Amino acid sequence: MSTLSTPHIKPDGAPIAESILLPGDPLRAKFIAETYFENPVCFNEVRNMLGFTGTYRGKQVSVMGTGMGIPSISLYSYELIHTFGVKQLIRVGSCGGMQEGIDLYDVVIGQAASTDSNYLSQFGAPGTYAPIGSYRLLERAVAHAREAEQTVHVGNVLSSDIFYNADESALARWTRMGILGVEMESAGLYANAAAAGVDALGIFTVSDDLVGGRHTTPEERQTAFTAMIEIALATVTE
Ligand SMILES: O=P(O)(O)O[C@H]1O[C@H](CO)[C@@H](O)[C@H]1O
Ligand SMILES: O=c1cc[nH]c(=O)[nH]1
Repeated sequence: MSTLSTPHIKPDGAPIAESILLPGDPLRAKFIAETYFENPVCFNEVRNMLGFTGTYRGKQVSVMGTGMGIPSISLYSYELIHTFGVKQLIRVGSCGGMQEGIDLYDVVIGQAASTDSNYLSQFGAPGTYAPIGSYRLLERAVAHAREAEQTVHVGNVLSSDIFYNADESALARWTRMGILGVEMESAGLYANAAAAGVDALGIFTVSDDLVGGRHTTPEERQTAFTAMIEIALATVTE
């Protein structure tokens, strides 16, 4: 039995798979494990950041909450990669749609993740590093979305440190640059994965239409994102 643990993940011998889904909300992680996994076991309860491992279509897979924001997903993804050997990480999150023609419940895939965060500066690239998703995972995810006849938008997302922005014109300037949607984690995940040489991707369900001013409810955010979850599970277990 493995006794590996970190300050934030204490599996007490429960397995963690090489492939993991990462929702922001730990209750979404519980929902995914209970709805889709065969024989799920809980591998983390530290700070209630629930993590589970089970099988999906015969392959071992894990799911764990990450909390909100780049600092939170970055520490969990770092520990998952560097201590527990995780090699494929797919964030399954909600996002705000930022372009005309992007509807509530559409799926957005983050080909790249722009950011207003300072997280990337630690890597010391002598210029502006562009965090991108794994092409290997992206290609598979797009194919699974098309197979499911799910409306999918692929492109640049914004991983913002700021949910309530004092500068009300900030999002409009990102929209002008073609950003499809705003969320709060993927740039940190992509940079950690790139630095470690592993695969990461962000797949999102549009929970807020920031162009038309329409929103989903908290209950829907927790459970109604099944198309995104099924695309992510098919992608990591292919
Ligand atoms: O639904 P999750 O995965 O938490 O993602 C989005 O929702 C949270 C903000 O409400 C941020 O974490 C943002 O990235
Ligand atoms: O970060 C987020 C996530 C969902 N909806 C938003 O408007 N922002």
